[in-house]
Amino acid sequence: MRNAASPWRAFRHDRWVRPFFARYKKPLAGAIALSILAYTFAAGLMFTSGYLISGSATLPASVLMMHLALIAVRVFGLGKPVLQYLERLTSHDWILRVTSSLRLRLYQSLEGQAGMGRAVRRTGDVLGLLSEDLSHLQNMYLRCMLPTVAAWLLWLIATIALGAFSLPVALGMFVLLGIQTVLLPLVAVLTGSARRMRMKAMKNEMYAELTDNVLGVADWVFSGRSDEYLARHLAAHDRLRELQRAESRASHWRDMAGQVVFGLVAAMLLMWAGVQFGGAAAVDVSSAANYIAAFVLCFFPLIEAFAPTPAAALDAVSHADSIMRLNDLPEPVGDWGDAGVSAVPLAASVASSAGAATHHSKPVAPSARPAVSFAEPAASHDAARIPSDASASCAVVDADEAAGCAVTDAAASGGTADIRLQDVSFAYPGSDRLVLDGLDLEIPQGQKIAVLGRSGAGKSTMAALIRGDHVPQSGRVTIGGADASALGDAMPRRIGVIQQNIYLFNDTLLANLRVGNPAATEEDAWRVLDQVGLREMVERLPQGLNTLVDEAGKRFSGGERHRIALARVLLQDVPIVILDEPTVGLDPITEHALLDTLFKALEGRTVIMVTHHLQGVSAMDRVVFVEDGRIAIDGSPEQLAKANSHYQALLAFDRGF
Ligand SMILES: Nc1ncnc2c1ncn2[C@@H]1O[C@H](COP(=O)(O)OP(=O)(O)OP(=O)(O)O)[C@@H](O)[C@H]1O
Repeated sequence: MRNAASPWRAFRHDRWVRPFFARYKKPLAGAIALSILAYTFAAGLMFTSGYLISGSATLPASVLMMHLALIAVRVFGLGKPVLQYLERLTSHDWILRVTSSLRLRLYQSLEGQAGMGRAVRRTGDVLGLLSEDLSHLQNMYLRCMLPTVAAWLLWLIATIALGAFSLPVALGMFVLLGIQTVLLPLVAVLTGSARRMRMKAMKNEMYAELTDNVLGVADWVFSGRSDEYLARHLAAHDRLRELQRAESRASHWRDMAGQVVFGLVAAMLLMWAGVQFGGAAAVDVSSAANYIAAFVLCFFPLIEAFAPTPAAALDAVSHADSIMRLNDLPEPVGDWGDAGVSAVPLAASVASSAGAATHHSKPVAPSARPAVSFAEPAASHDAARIPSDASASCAVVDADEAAGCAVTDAAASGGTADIRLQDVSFAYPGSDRLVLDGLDLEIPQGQKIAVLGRSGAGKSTMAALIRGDHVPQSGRVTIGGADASALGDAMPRRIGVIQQNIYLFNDTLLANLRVGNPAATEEDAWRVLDQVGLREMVERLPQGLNTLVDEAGKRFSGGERHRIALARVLLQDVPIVILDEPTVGLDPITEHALLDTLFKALEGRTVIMVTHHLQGVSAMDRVVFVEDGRIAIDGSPEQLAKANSHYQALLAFDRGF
């Protein structure tokens, strides 16, 4: 668990939220000014109402004597809600923009860790980031900053205003309100921040544990330990509730201390106004006495401004921790900053951010396009269309990127998608162990190659390097002469991947097929479904292509999901396809049928199949073994079957001898 974060330290090093405060200086200042004005109108309303009530009670000779007070009541009465509405509008408008941009930024940061390089964050962590950090950050402004700044300014204004009538009373109010706006917040932070941080850490742990256990629920049940899990979860829940109870007890004490302060201020005002405007002190007793109620009543609306300051200070500590957690994330992919904080309308901001990610990707950047185009396929077809030729792909790239695009696509449009790994060495960040150590491999365009090796030998790592998800520490990985890691968003037009675990989104089957190519028509979809042998199955579905795929595609069998993934890749229309253990978990007959379909459908393309066993390998042009970070064995399946004892032994194992 992180130590209680200091808001000051968090803000000083913040790269996430601070830029928005700088960018939105004017709306921020405007919202604070509107808030002060709204409170002033509320106080003015009570002041004039107090005067009017007292004045009316003395039965003036004519109602015209109350004329000015009546007008003031109307002005303040109408002005207060209008100002409050404007303040809410201004503050919520920009904070919702900020939250939306922050979500986009979080997605882009996580995107940089995805791909074949494997995500490094757990689902629960991401859930925690989204729900505990991002969503609550909007409260940092709405519940911490705005109320605190407004309360301090009002404290100053009220003191100065009262000082015009009586210095000692103004001083008394300054001290009393100082207890509420400075002392109590300080006490709240000193006594409550450790507890608040513990609560937050516990919630995040519970998110992580819950998602972990939901994903692994079957294993808990099969091992007969579901009760144990439930008991553990309930115990954690009870500990959290205990902390929540302690927090609410502390909050009650703070509220009570605040009420005492407000009571003292009101009593002091009453006594002072009584002496000042009532009795013998007043020159004109009948009209001066009207100010007693006016002065006392006008303080009450201000309580609303001062009351939240202790809680706001405590909340600021949690928000500081959120800011630090967000700042611990890797830099997001793409130049999100301008798109994220620009004052353009929200939809345009999202669209331009997606565009920005497309244009400014860094080496380890898979495209941001699928997430956006998946949600809105029709709107993004043109921008996201996967061009059939390389020159068209540059049409969507802006001037800044034109040069880079020209380089990468020139290499690719040379008609070759040859892959070359030259003396490649790679170690994962934070590890000294070289997973690949001086590996050399050339894969000519159109070749079908099986990559074998022991578990952990580095097969998937090699595939990730080819896809440009990692950059080698030394050596080069090129596709058609261009560095794989520099292809960035052009990569999805070069390489398609079919992974072990196929993920299907909770959308229609058609939308799932279009993930790699939002511009694909229904005819295209039927054509590829035909190729992968799924046409009949889809025709039997209640709404055909528009049938909703249940969560994670559970309505489809493993083999069907793999065929859907193959159909996606066929729609993506790429020259190179990586199959990362594509038949794991399938029975031998389904596996055989799937591989048969795969090879037929991928005829003419480069196929790199990372696999553990030899099923389907005989259909490949070439087999390589990765061992000790290099290619240890290399040859055609026929050659190896004849001459390589290791391969022969594997064949024998595979056949069950
Ligand atoms: N993200 C990562 N961070 C650190 N180490 C990693 C990471 N991914 C893989 N490794 C390590 O790199 C080595 C090679 O892993 P890789 O997944 O490439 O092997 P593999 O041959 O594909 O294994 P398998 O057949 O079991 O999938 C392993 O020792 C693994 O623990």
